[in-house]
Amino acid sequence: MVSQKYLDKAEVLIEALPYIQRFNRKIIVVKYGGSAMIDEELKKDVIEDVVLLKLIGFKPIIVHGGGKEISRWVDKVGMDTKFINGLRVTDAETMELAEMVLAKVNKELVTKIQSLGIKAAGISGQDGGLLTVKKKYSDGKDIGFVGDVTKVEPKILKDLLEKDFLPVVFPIGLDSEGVSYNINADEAASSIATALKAEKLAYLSDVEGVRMDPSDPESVISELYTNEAKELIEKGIISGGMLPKIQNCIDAINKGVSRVHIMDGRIPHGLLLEIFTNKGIGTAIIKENEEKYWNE
Ligand SMILES: Nc1ncnc2c1ncn2[C@@H]1O[C@H](COP(=O)(O)OP(=O)(O)O)[C@@H](O)[C@H]1O
Ligand SMILES: CC(=O)N[C@@H](CCC(=O)OP(=O)(O)O)C(=O)O
Repeated sequence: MVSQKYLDKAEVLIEALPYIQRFNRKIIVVKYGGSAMIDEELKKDVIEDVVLLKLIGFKPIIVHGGGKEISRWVDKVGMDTKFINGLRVTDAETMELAEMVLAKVNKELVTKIQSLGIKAAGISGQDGGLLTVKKKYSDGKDIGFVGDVTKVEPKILKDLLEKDFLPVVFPIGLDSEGVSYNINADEAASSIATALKAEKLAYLSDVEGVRMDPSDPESVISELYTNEAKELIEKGIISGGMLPKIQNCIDAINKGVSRVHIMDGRIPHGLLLEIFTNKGIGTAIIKENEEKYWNE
């Protein structure tokens, strides 16, 4: 007699079948940031999840941040960290540090992915002209070498996917003069997902999703129309690091990415739960003309 434990396992695999069919050969952009980048156990989980997605025939692309790690180094060398509207004020010295830290994080990720037996390639937005930027101002304020993505040249990513590599991208881009700029990783992920017409864009964050009450974890909204998200911004309910995230979610949805989710990167194997369950976890940002399934 086969034990129930094994039958349950078979059941789980069969339940995954429609999702495997839906995402087969489809591009899934995963924005990797927050605690899931710091905690070694969570890091391992995320990497295993993405490797699994790759091995069953999806085309994942990781776009990662490293904001906390950059801040740690900025602090270590005795400089000050300053954010305006969720964006790092980036002077020349900070830019140099950001570039070094993100490149280091990138290669560590590539090494870890490859230790699980698949090929990964780490690149920045500078490689192959992937991300062209112009200097960004925040509410008219000069915030230094912070770039606004103006053009995406996705050929390098398409080539890597075609050759079966898992691309791992860090958010530095070049302006038309060849000067390097720091890009918010949420914006880099959204621009890339849009240019590649990704089937899904999933943001791994340090919060359960978008909260109706920023101080109440129980107030997470399962589905949020883009116009409702704009209202929450106007009312000041969405602020800080959530601000660029939501603005980029709205942008990606409006420009044709099918599904955009903000989810809790602190949940072990949360990415698999998000992709292989109907309801998913966290907050789905949806088009105004789509029907909501889960909210009352
Ligand atoms: N309405 C809201 N719902 C959830 N988080 C919010 C909201 N408003 C502001 N935030 C803040 O945004 C943060 C998420 O952004 P951030 O820390 O930049 O994420 P990441 O590092 O994953 O990119 C949350 O931890 C929270 O402090
Ligand atoms: C302009 C800007 O703010 N750039 C970000 C890039 C890294 C990032 O976005 O990292 P997380 O996703 O981990 O926050 C920064 O310097 O922190």
